[in-house]
Amino acid sequence: MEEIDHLGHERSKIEFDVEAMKIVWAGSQRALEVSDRISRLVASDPIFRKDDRTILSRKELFNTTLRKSAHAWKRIIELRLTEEEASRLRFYIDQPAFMDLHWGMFIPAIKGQGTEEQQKKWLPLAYKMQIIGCYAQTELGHGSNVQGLETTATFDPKTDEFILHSPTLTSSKWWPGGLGKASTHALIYSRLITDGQDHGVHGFIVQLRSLDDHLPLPGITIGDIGIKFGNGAYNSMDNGVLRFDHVRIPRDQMLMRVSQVTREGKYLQSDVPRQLVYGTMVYVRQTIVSDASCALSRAVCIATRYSAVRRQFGSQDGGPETQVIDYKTQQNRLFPLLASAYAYRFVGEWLKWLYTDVTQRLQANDFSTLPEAHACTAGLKSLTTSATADGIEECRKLCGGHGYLCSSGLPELFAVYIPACTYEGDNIVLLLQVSRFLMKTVSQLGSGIKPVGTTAYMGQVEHLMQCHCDVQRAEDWLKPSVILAAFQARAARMSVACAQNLSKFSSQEEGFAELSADLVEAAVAHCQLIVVTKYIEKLQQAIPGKGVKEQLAALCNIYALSLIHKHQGDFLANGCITPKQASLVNWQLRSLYAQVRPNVIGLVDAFNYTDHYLGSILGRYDGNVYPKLYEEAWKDPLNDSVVPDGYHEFIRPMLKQQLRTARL
Ligand SMILES: CCCCCCCC/C=C\CCCCC/C=C/C(=O)SCCNC(=O)CCNC(=O)[C@H](O)C(C)(C)COP(=O)(O)OP(=O)(O)OC[C@H]1O[C@@H](n2cnc3c(N)ncnc32)[C@H](O)[C@@H]1OP(=O)(O)O
Ligand SMILES: Cc1cc2nc3c(=O)[nH]c(=O)nc-3n(C[C@H](O)[C@H](O)[C@H](O)COP(=O)(O)OP(=O)(O)OC[C@H]3O[C@@H](n4cnc5c(N)ncnc54)[C@H](O)[C@@H]3O)c2cc1C
Repeated sequence: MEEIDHLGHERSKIEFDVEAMKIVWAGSQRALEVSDRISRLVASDPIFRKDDRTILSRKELFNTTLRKSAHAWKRIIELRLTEEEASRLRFYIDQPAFMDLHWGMFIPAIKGQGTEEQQKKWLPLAYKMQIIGCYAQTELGHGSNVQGLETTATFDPKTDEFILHSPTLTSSKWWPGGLGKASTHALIYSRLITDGQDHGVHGFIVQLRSLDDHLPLPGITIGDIGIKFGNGAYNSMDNGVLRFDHVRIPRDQMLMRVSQVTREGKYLQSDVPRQLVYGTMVYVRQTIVSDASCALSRAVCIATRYSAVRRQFGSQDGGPETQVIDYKTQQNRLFPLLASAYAYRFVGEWLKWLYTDVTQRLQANDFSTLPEAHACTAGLKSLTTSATADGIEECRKLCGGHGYLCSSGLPELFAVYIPACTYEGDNIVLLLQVSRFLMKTVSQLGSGIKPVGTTAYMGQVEHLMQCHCDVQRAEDWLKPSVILAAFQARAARMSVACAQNLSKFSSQEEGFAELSADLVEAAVAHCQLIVVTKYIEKLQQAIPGKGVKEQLAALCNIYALSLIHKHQGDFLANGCITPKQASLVNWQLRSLYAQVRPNVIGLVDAFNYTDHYLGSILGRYDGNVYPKLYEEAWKDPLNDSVVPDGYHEFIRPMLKQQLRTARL
């Protein structure tokens, strides 16, 4: 049967080169080719099916994780996939798995914190999957406060070993992904004790399970922590609990790049800053920003396609009703999310560059940019994951009732995504780290230390504290210099206000505690400025393809102006803009929405997602929503029989009972 493109009319209106936009989204022609090939490979392999995931029991679901992971590994070997292709393969399989932690945290931690010798010993085993590793930092009693971890690693000079021990219930490792059932090894973060002295938290490679029969090694108690939020979703992951009862490991299994323990038990600190023990978190936070653009774009793609298919009200003379995407309220909710997806893509690209740069500097013993890398990764991780979690939920609502069906793909996407606001650092805790960095920057302004990088704007603080926005007509809001000036003035004024208020407290600590809500808002303003700045910088590059740059510029303006609208309290209260200028923002936004409206289907097609990856009937490429929704309903196990299983036991007696009562 010929396939009909129900969105064909929409596609015929697109004014820009979608293929060229696909390259911009993917990052390069080659990246697009890899993504395209691998996503199709996954979509065409029945082992990677996922349409039944929300109705599987936990055991069945975990079994599919094992089967998919083993099959993925087999395909990686058979097809001799590169590291990049293998990582794309895991991405498109789209099921949280122990493999994510093995490749995403265990290996990077050994690379970042292990000596050359340790890397030589452990990395080949890990690369060949001869061991499976996880990242075990968090404990039942402590997650955010890493310095408060309780697990101990006590050096025994007699045997040249560390003794790993969980002294209390709250010291039980709790949450690490892959720990519960799959991992053979873990990177354990624990307090290092030598000669009775506590040197704080360090990383240790510890074998947990036998490589022969997978049983826990002596002294180790280990299991899964239980079912998590939502059907399917993150329940494919075996987040685990682990306790040590005086477990011995050789001394050379402490990761010793940052500090060492000698054969005699002497503790030595190298020139490398202690914070490098936290380096894996910086790496992962950076990847989470790009992941946010993927999750948000996925939800936006579903909501946009469905909004073009769905019609309500407005039928004239028996003609079709209005497409819901043409309602201004729908556009006002949806288009800023579309713009955010692109904005996070570009800031994610930049953050990847920043991370690569800081890593190269660290290798050359230049630690000067580490604080900024920490602040940027922490802040942007927090900003983008919070907005993405909210955005996915908004997309569900944009799809009306059908968005609540699992077959829309949105409930599972939401459930799998929301822990991103918590893992790799609770979002508020991370914003407080950013505000510390900002307060330090402000306090150094008078001392001749010139702020650089993302805080360079603070160098013009005197100007930013008193400048006026010169918007007079709505179109003035389209000037990048005007947008940047408004965001810089807002961020600078909020930070300076916090710094001034902090100085009123007798101690910095008391001030930080009292003003933490304001500090978090100042950190958000700074992070939004980074996203806007990096988007504007992206637009200054050559971007080939008919109409591509124009669409990206329109989205950049939508991103920035919708933020000014949403946070107009900040902009007005700090005198960065006037009420009249705030209202001109709305005028300009409406005109931008009209400009992108004919192109929105093209803008989501540019994500190049397969129907398999989207996992949504509402977001199907061909827009053939209703017949497929109808078909899908009949697949529900409840519809296996016409009369439900419990009819004779429960429904029938009740009906008969009611009959008797009625006769009475
Ligand atoms: C539908 C299906 C779809 C499938 C999709 C698949 C989805 C799967 C995707 C991804 C999988 C993700 C898996 C998630 C795995 C999660 C793992 C984890 O969560 S691991 C645990 C993470 N834990 C944390 O993040 C803890 C947070 N806490 C901290 O980071 C720190 O403790 C702290 C909050 C920073 C506080 O630390 P400390 O008490 O030491 O701090 P301070 O005194 O404030 O700081 C001291 C100085 O150190 C600087 N600092 C702090 N951290 C860092 C750092 N990381 N790097 C550099 N410098 C740092 C800080 O700035 C201070 O500096 P100064 O002010 O003294 O100069
Ligand atoms: C799905 C998932 C996967 C995970 N995977 C791993 C893993 O692989 N490995 C691993 O080691 N860990 C993992 N974790 C643990 C995760 O890193 C922690 O849960 C996270 O760091 C938050 O710490 P917490 O749970 O202690 O939260 P808490 O710090 O207890 O937070 C509770 C509340 O207190 C607030 N709060 C805490 N401190 C402050 C403060 N100083 N000021 C103001 N408010 C504060 C927070 O904002 C939050 O609202 C995972 C967690 C989840 C949910």
